[in-house]
Amino acid sequence: MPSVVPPGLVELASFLEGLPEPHILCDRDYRVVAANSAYRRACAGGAEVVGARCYEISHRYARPCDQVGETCPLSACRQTGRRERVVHLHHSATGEIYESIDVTPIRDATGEIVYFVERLEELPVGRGVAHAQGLLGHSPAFRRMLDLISRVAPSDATVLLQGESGTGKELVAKAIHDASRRAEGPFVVLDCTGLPETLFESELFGHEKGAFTGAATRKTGLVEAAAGGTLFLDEVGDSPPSTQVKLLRLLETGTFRRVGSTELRRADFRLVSATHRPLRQMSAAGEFRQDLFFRLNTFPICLPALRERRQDIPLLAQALLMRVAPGRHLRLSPAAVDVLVAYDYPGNVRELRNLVERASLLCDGGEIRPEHLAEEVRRGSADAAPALDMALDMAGASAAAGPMRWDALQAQLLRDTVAAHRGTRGELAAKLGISVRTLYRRLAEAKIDLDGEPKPGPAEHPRTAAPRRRSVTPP
Ligand SMILES: Nc1ncnc2c1ncn2[C@@H]1O[C@H](COP(=O)(O)OP(=O)(O)OP(=O)(O)O)[C@@H](O)[C@H]1O
Repeated sequence: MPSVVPPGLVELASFLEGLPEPHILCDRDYRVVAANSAYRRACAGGAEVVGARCYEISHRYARPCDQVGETCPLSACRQTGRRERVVHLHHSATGEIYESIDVTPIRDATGEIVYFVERLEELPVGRGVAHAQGLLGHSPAFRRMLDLISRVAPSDATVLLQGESGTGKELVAKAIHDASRRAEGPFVVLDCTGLPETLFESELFGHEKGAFTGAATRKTGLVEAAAGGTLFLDEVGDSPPSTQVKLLRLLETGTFRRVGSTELRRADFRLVSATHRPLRQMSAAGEFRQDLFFRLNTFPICLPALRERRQDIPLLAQALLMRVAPGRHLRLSPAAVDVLVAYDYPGNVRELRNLVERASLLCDGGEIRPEHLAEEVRRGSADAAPALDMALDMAGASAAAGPMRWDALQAQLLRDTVAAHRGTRGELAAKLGISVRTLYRRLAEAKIDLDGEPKPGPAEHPRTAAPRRRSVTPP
């Protein structure tokens, strides 16, 4: 720990130095006043960080995270006075990684918060763009999901993944397995769609030779194959009632018998199941066994649809392009990105992946342009034209008669929309059909603060403007 640590903090800094995880101590102005060697190694390649701002080190931003569309645990902690936890994508010595950040306030004798201890923990479930197969995203909805995954993965709890087709349920199930203590064991998948009772039973539990007509040899079932690992039941909502009983018995007793055998065997797997169906409503309506639903639903995780996290589309599209056309160094033109962001994706990430793959095959040069994208996507994006742009178009028509300048009119419309909005920044961006980053850019261009008022001038301290952000709560 360097000697510049303020005298009253030497003991605390020495305590942090002894901790194996990266820790820093920051003042109220985001300035690092002490950092342990684990932090310097992980975040700065061993270099000194005291005196720098935390957001400069981990994000390379020039301003605090919450002023550039990210959640900032430090300012959240300052507001609530409690320990705060968020998941961020950080720059590290080994590239972009997802990290969980815990910020704990430190108070002086009068009870005022004077410092913050920030602890970083790398999440094994997500990687930045460079990672070949991992989950991709950085929107608040995606990070909330990542946080749930990282919390449940180390336990043996049963997980139920719910989300539309193509939202990445199997990828998440694999991420949970990879981050669990069973990672060295097998990851076994059974798709429950259209499996009749007899087949389901022999697939899951295996069978003895001669157990039924056609059982020429003994077969090991998937429950045995998953021993020491994870069993992933995909589309569990599609399993017929007769198989639901068998599944429930397996989960309640932890034992099973191969078909044609009397020997009781002990199962050793962690169950992750997934469905695109509304299982809770189905069980309330008697269409799915309620007792099984409660068993499966120990730790539910909802996967957001892609249209609920539009700000991830540019990142996902570019990364998927690298995955489907490796070595071609293709990039997306800004106009193609706009088309992709505006589309609604009933098939979610799978559809986006197919779209960019098709575009890569149609593209001869190095840049994918709108004409390389499928007709329905271009049409869809026109249908789903950002609300703001539509409003601007309408206003443009009526303004044609008047003397108001076009950019002033845009700024006025944006200001009115922001002032009328009651919700999060993410919701506002989604309402306008743009990403949170674009929202911030447009606000900055039009010199609008988040409550719809013009930004304070340079003489006014930014903190004086903060309490006026009532109408837009952080996502
Ligand atoms: N967050 C993500 N980052 C990167 N790729 C993703 C992400 N989510 C989904 N994908 C990709 O989208 C495709 C569909 O994912 P997956 O099969 O896991 O979806 P699913 O929800 O299980 O679909 P279904 O319900 O139809 O089985 C895969 O190619 C997967 O790699």
